[in-house]
Amino acid sequence: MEKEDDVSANKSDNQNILGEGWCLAMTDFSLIEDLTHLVGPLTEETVVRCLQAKFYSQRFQCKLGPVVVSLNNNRYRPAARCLVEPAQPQWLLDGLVREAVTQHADTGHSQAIICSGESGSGKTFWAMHMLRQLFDLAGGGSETDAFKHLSATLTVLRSLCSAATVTNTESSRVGFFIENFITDSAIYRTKIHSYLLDRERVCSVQQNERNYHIFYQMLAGLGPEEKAKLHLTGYSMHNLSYLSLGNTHVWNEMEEKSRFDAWKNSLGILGIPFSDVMRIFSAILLLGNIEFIEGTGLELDIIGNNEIKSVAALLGVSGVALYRGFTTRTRNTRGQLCKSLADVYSANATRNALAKSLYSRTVAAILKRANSLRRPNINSSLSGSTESNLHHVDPGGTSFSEQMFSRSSSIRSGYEKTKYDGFISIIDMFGFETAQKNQLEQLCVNLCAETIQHFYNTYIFKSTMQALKDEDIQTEVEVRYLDNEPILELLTSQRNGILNILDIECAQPRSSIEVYTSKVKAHHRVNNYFFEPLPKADTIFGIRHFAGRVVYNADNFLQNNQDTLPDDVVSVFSKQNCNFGFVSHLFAQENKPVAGDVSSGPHGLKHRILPNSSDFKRNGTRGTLSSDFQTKLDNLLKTLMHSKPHFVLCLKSNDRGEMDQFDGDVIIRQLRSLQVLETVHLMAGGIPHRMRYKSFNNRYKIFFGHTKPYQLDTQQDQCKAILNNFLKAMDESKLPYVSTQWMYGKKHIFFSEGTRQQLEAMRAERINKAAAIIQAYWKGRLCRKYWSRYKHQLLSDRESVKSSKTGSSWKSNKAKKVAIIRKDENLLQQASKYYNISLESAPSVPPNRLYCVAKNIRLGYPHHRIMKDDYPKEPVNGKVLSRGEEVDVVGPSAKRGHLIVKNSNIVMDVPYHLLDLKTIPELPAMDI
Ligand SMILES: Nc1ncnc2c1ncn2[C@@H]1O[C@H](COP(=O)(O)OP(=O)(O)OP(=O)(O)O)[C@@H](O)[C@H]1O
Repeated sequence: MEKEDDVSANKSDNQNILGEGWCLAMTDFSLIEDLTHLVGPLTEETVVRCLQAKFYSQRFQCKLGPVVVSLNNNRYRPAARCLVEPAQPQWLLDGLVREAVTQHADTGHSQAIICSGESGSGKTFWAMHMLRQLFDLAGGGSETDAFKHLSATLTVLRSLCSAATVTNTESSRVGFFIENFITDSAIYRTKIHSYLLDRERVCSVQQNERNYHIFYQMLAGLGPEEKAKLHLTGYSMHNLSYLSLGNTHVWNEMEEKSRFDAWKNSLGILGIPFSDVMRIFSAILLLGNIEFIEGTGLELDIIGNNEIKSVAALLGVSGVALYRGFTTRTRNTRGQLCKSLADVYSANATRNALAKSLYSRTVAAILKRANSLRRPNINSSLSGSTESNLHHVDPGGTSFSEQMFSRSSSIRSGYEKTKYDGFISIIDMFGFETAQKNQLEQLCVNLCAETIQHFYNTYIFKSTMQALKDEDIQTEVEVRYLDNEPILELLTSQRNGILNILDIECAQPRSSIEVYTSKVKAHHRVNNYFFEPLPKADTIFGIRHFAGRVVYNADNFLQNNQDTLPDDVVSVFSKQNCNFGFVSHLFAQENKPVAGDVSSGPHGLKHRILPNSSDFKRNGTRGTLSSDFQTKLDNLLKTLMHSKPHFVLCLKSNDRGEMDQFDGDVIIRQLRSLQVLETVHLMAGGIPHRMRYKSFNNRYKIFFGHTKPYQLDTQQDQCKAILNNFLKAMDESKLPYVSTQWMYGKKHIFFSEGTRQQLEAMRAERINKAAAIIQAYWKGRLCRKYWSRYKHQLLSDRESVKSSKTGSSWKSNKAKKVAIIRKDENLLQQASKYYNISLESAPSVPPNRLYCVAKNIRLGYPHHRIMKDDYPKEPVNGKVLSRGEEVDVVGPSAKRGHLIVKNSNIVMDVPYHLLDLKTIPELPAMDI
């Protein structure tokens, strides 16, 4: 944790950088809620200053029209906990979630909340926050079983799928698309789709990075007996090869242990046997300590004999069978199976492949289990774990879809519309990153970041500009943004995209990485977004991504893309050979007996480390890691395209992950890559929004006023009438003035961000007013309806009070009330104790007050007053108190509304309204 002094020192450094007038600017800027409201020239510097001012005044979010920009202050807090712990209200993000729920309810369109930003910018953190909000609004809150189930799932996944990287100690190594199915404005099911678990990390961690959190948590959290059962006694992260390669600096052990306990509890909530999962993970850790080396004879020798025995015992197979699985290769040559011995490289590669496969299949099985606990009652035919076919709404209009799919080279077919449209999804995908050694996984991660950015660019800029052009509308502000489509082409083009060449090379029987990289370089040497870093090396190339340059090392590209697990090792885990059900289940598909073939051994096939459901349908042809990932991304895009997107742009405040440090250069870099300034320009001065006339008229029909829509010929006329009335209403409204601008197109009405904000604000105002009127009318109606009954009751109550307190009806009423009260014994006991009243006897009558109050003055007795009139009219004992006479008031009378007056030895009760006060100062008085 940072000390406050450091923070203030940093602040003052920044003050110096910004120069004079900083304090003034700070206060002004920090109060700006929307970057489109910035005054003066809209420059990068203004935006950075504004964000900085907001950052130091603890306001970490601001709007950018409909987009939310969020700053990460890096106060360490594992993201999964946001779901468990009550979240601090974040009104902008909470508003965004509310907006998504309302829009879904209003229009029936599916909604997608997309978090984008670099690795470490807080995407997962805010995604979890918004998920919780969504459940508070539409899921029955955090006490529901559904929420607890989801929270348990995410706690389990957090440990399994996050790891420390150079940029983020809590980096998600898998992308999540969290789909919340909604019906009648309520979530009835949540499904989590995962994208590309970085499986390479399981067996090769880079220096300064760490393996998946769960391994460290296990070592900290397991007791000595549990460790003994799992064959882990004496092992630590320093002597387990899969962990010792990376950063072995011991973290907070107590924290690791408590996260492990939480993880274990969550696994229990999902009904997944803890011991089974631990057996697999222990086996993975021990696999790393097995090494095959050249033997003296024909067979390979092993370093780590004990470990291979332990692994075999943990996985429920025989040690010999496991050894054979690693060191034998079966080939199928024209129907003939022939066996050979594997070389050292291949045996060690198979060991790693098994570790990766066990890990990724276990995670997939846990996710499948978590998702299957609640089945949808809709006819959803999601194929595999990630594809959604809920695409029938197209809020952006066809041009947007066409533009997204103009990159048709990478888009696969198979999209069908369904009638169902109800979900609100939260998307927390990979952020742009660069590691010390960038491999295929990093390329896929950056491809994902490029795709999400391309979606943003297309939705915010490209489709709007195209629509304006199509409808012949000229605008004053033309925004230039950086289109990253050429980078996507470079990576995914089906003609000669880098990943496509890789797939072709992987399909060759004799391929080599040198051939692959030489082909890539030959095709793309002249591409602006491709470069060869110096000093040149065969297997190294670089790409200028939208967020920065990344140098890739292609050494393992072929092997990792092939994603192969030989069936010699897979068949070891067939039901016949393996007595550990969980593991044999993980390989059940591959070990299914083939029709007509009774032998249970290997068939010379190459399986996938983590198969895709379509792999089993393809009959022989296998997908690759990158082609699977592209297919999943395409399917995600299809789903997004048919949803209404809401964007959260996440910015990290510095590259070091330090708390409360604002680094202007880092912010500028992110503003550029996320096209923030361009968005500010568009939102502040352009016409970024469009709606079809019919949808517009439908949404804003509240402004029709007295105009009758059916009297107007076309939808455009109706729209004009609405906007005329809106203009008039704006003049009368008390809302702050906002400049508005709109243009009529052929099919769409185009309008500025100011117009959108004003239309929405006034629509909300009118709806609230209308709701108040309806409520008032309804309450009035209810009162009128029941008035005769109430009146009767009130009158009878009044009568019963008037009649003597000893009267029988009052007594019976009182008895009834007491009987009702007595029914609630507890309440009675509590109340009597509180007021110190005996339940057995009647309470004592309070004594008469020894003062009276007149004109806000407390007056004691006796005091003097003046008669206002003669009293009584008829003399009593020959005496009448005359008007203007001064009398002594000696106390309150027992007669209601009277005071006791004494004058010349006559005492009588006089109504107090006949007694006027003498001058007050003479009287003994005090303020009350
Ligand atoms: N608003 C915030 N307040 C406090 N801490 C935050 C906030 N946002 C993020 N963090 C912390 O910053 C770190 C990085 O956040 P997070 O993991 O959400 O980033 P990310 O963008 O999802 O990164 P990646 O793409 O690598 O998964 C985490 O430790 C998280 O707890």
